Amino acid sequence: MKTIYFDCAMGAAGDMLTAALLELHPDPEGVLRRLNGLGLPGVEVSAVPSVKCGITGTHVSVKVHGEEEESMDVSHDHDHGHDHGHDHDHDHGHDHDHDHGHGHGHEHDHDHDHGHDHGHEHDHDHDHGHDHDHDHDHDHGHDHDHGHEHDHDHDHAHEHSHSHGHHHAGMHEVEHIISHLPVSEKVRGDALGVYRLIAEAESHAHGRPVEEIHFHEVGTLDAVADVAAVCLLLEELAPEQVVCSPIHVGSGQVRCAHGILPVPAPATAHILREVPTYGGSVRGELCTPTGAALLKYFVNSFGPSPVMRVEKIGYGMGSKEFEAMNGVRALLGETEEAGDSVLELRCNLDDMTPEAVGFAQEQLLKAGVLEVYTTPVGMKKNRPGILLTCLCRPEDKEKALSTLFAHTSTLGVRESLCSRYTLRRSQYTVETELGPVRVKESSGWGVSRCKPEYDDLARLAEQHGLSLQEVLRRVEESRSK
Ligand SMILES: O=C([S-])c1cc(C(=O)S)c[n+]([C@@H]2O[C@H](COP(=O)(O)O)[C@@H](O)[C@H]2O)c1
Ligand code: NI
Repeated sequence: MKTIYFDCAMGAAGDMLTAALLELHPDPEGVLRRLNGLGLPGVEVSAVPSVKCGITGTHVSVKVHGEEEESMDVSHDHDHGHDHGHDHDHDHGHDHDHDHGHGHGHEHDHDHDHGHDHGHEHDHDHDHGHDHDHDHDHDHGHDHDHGHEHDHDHDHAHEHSHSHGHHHAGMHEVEHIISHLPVSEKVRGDALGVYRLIAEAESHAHGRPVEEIHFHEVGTLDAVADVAAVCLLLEELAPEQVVCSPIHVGSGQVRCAHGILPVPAPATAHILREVPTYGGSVRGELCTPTGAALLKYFVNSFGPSPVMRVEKIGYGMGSKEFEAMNGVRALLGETEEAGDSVLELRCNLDDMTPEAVGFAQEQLLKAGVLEVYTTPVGMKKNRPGILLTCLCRPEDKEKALSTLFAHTSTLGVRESLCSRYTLRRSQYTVETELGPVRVKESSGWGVSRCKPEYDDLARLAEQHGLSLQEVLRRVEESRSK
């Protein structure tokens, strides 16, 4: 099975993942041309050779209007001049003051030309600078309370070396940008899915609904470029599975727009719940929210490198220097097609009511079995009975057995160990005129197919008073656009 393995012994950031995948791609120059042709205003993506600990790799630089952003670890040894003027005064409470109190004492004309005209008439006439002709006249209706006249003209002409140019954007703006990218439906869906993870994490960390979240660094165009780049590269490299090592997240503190936060940053920590991570002894932010969201979205399993015949290796270097090589290593190769094993537990029942059998099935599913079903059988003394079959993982056997004995009348259970071969499953989201719909993809063993998620179709059918069939028809229609 075509596999990409990410070695995240020094964490992961969007640019590191992009660079590692770029090294695996047969035509990195072509990918860079496509990335620079996405129409992200002011964004320039380039790849430069980088040597860390004597190892050569690639560093991807994403510049937005000539500026590159990086995370700033707090060093306790020399935490003085390091402020980089990063303490923006904006208030995440989302009434969007935009006072951009950089505290630099310099006067610049803010002209966020990545889009919304902060000229403050507030009909938000989005001009994303896309070349393709989408005529989106966006009325955000945000009730911004600017109370000031100045024309935010962020053209980054200000010579201040610390002019970070933080573009604050909400999920709505980011969705808008992504959904107009000239890429495939899958790449757009993936990029939106990755951003949703970031938005949910921000929402959780700041205790605000997703719609009220204004991205800080993660919302800027460099993060959009990183996310789009990784989605595009993974589409073109087309691995059948992505496996990743436990993630080294780093330790200490990182300086953010709103102050000093612990490492991993709250958004990163939220995204990486239930993913194997460790803090290690390196002081610094090794895994960023964007890196975390990309891994969470694309990785099928975490653990050691599987048995694989490696064909290509990519080193994606970060910008910070540590004693260890600060890079993500990506291995591309073929793993052996290995099936897994499941247990089949069976018993024949001839003295239970249908209600009691139904209840037993529910209890078995709650106990974590993979599947449970009944088959009519003719039993001794001409009694019609049922064969109850339950599939479970070998490690769940004890629980399944005790549930079977507790909730059925059986006196004995038969067990067989079965080899099982499965298709790899993944999911992406498609935006349709009716609302978002998740699409399940399954692939492997030479097949690849996809199917809209029934629950989403049913929800939209109810919401819009349509038949399931009509919703499906419209979803298929927007997928083929
Ligand atoms: O400014 C704020 S509030 C902030 C919050 C958080 C949270 O986790 S909440 C994180 N950050 C930092 O921003 C950069 C973003 O890096 P990306 O590469 O993902 O764009 C990173 O250093 C985060 O720790 C800021
Ligand atoms: Ni902010």
